[in-house]
Amino acid sequence: MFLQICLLVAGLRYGRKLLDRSPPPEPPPPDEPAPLPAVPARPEPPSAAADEREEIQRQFDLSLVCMGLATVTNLFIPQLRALSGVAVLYAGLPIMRRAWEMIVDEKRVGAEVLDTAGMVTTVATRHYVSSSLMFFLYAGSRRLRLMTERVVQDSMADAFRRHAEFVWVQQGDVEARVPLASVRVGDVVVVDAGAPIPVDGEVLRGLALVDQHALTGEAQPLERGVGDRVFAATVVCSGRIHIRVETAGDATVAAEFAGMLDRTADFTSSLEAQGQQIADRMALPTLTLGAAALPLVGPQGSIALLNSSFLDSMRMFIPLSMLQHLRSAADAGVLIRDGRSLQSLGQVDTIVFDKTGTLTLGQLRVRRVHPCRGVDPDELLRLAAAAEHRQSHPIARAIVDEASRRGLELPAVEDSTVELGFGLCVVHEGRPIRIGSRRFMVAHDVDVAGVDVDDDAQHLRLASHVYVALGERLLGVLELEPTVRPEIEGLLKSLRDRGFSLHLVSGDHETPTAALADALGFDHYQSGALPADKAQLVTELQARGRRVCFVGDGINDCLALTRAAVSVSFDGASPAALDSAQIVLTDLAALPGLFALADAYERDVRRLKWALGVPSALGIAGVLVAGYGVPAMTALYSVSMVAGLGVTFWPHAPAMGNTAAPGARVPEDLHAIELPAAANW
Ligand SMILES: Nc1ncnc2c1ncn2[C@@H]1O[C@H](COP(=O)(O)OP(=O)(O)OP(=O)(O)O)[C@@H](O)[C@H]1O
Ligand SMILES: [Zn+2]
Repeated sequence: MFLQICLLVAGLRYGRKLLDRSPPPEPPPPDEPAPLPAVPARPEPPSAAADEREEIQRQFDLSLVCMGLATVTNLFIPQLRALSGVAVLYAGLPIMRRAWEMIVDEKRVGAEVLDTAGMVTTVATRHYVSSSLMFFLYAGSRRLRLMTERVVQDSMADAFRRHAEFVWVQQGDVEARVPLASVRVGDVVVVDAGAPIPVDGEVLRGLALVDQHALTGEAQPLERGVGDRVFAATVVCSGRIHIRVETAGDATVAAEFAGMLDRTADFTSSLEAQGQQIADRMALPTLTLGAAALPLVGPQGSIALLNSSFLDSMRMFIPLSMLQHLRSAADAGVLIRDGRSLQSLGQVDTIVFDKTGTLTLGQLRVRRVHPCRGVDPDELLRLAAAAEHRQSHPIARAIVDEASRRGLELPAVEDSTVELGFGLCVVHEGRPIRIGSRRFMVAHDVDVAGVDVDDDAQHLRLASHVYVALGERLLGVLELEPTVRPEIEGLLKSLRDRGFSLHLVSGDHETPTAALADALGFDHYQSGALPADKAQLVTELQARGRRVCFVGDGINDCLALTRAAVSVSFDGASPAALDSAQIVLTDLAALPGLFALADAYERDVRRLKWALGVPSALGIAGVLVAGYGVPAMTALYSVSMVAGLGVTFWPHAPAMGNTAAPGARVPEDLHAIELPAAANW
């Protein structure tokens, strides 16, 4: 007797300690840097998530106590068996409270009402081990979700680092390219026309037209000069500015990463809500079944039926499964900024590809220089390269490379202005040099009437032509030869086999665009598309009920990327496109893998329904025809949980594979990028 009292007191004290426990202070994991200073612009994360984590942990601790009590009392002190029943009821108080709210305030019967009925009747009929075990499995699977979130978060941090951004920083007389995260308050960042502004700060030198539509929705670019403030996530359309950094680069990186986790956490909660709906829908029928079957199967059978709704566990398993798939993606180096896009991928039926830099390698080659009469070809290239120096457009890179291959010295130029989708203009010795498309020339009264560089030879039809003019005089035309990405044909074939409708859209001229569309077997193409036209194409397709995924690399793709249901970019794309895309791949070849992953998620959700539904149905049938009681139902519940965990965690053949090039690793210095501990998960 004395022993029993001691146990009772000890049990209660331990239980009390668990309840009184203040939220466990979260020690930063040893290998993780301390959290970064909060970023003022970012709203505080909702504390609901933290409360929920605490509640899940508390419930799990209590479920362990229940299991312990049930085991010990059953084996050694059967007189005290009721203790574990009391503990279960105590631990289940929040569920009962929620059930009460549902009935009294919301006037409906949801999952918690059924949970309460099952729990109370099971304890009342002295099935202490069963009730403890069921509660333990329920609380344990919720706890597992918390643990999985942590693991996924680490994988996402790695993927995030892999796609780290670089910026130009003024160091003495030179400009150096450094990771954004290493930028400190007070550093001077240099941003050229066509590049996104990576930090918040004040303009020290230069004048620029800044497109702020991502931030303010303002369509017209604004002029920003010395003394003005500029903000991250806006784009320099023309000019070149030196910015004194006011918000450290690591804070910007931290804010983006935290935002990414927030969105994913929000999303998994919405998935939980989806599972909750399934559970809610099952509640009333199950209660009715339990009550109606009472005369037929007796109280034992009826209580077993009250506990037969295993599909309730979808609440835990759907988010868990999504997290597992997000983790597969992250482990393959794929950065998914918002978990929602993995689900949207499953509904995509149309993929729109950009041409230059996406279907073709970012590296074009200058194949021929066609100077106008009296112009030296090297001089033409020299001026063009001087203008393109520091542009990230594939055309620009090709021209600069060719100039450096020929060992040409580049003259100084000023005042670059990028006209998206047309070309750019710089000033050289007081006169404008324009370089861009034929219509760019026409728009500035350059005479191109006599020039006809289009050629019908198949290999030439793919070539793009760029016009160069000094003032209103055409200097010549550069012929750029693209290399179609070697993996593109296989990739398009596998996408076509999956039934996607494939579109090609490009800002380039008709001939090369049509030739490539033809060579690669696209059904639809559009050439000469300005950035707004690309976005318009996406809008039109979506208005026709299509679910569109846009794949692009350029600053001219940003609008379309933000408009599409799913947007994909990849390493090597322009920083602005990388900023806009929801998903960033290490390699475009991983695109089919991404769809496979989305399919795998949907398949797992279907499998989960079977894994939980079949034992549930067996249990109900067993009660009705074979006289099953609560213990048999508990055993089947355990089976369903194991099956659910199996579906979720069984290592499938990896849908994504590892898309990083063999031996490719995250460079060491990128590991130095500090990410915040995700306190809001
Ligand atoms: N930096 C640049 N230098 C020279 N010409 C340019 C530049 N940017 C754009 N152009 C001209 O404007 C046209 C459209 O450019 P845009 O960037 O919209 O599309 P693109 O790169 O040719 O093709 P895609 O849309 O397939 O990527 C180009 O074909 C080129 O003629
Ligand atoms: Zn492009």
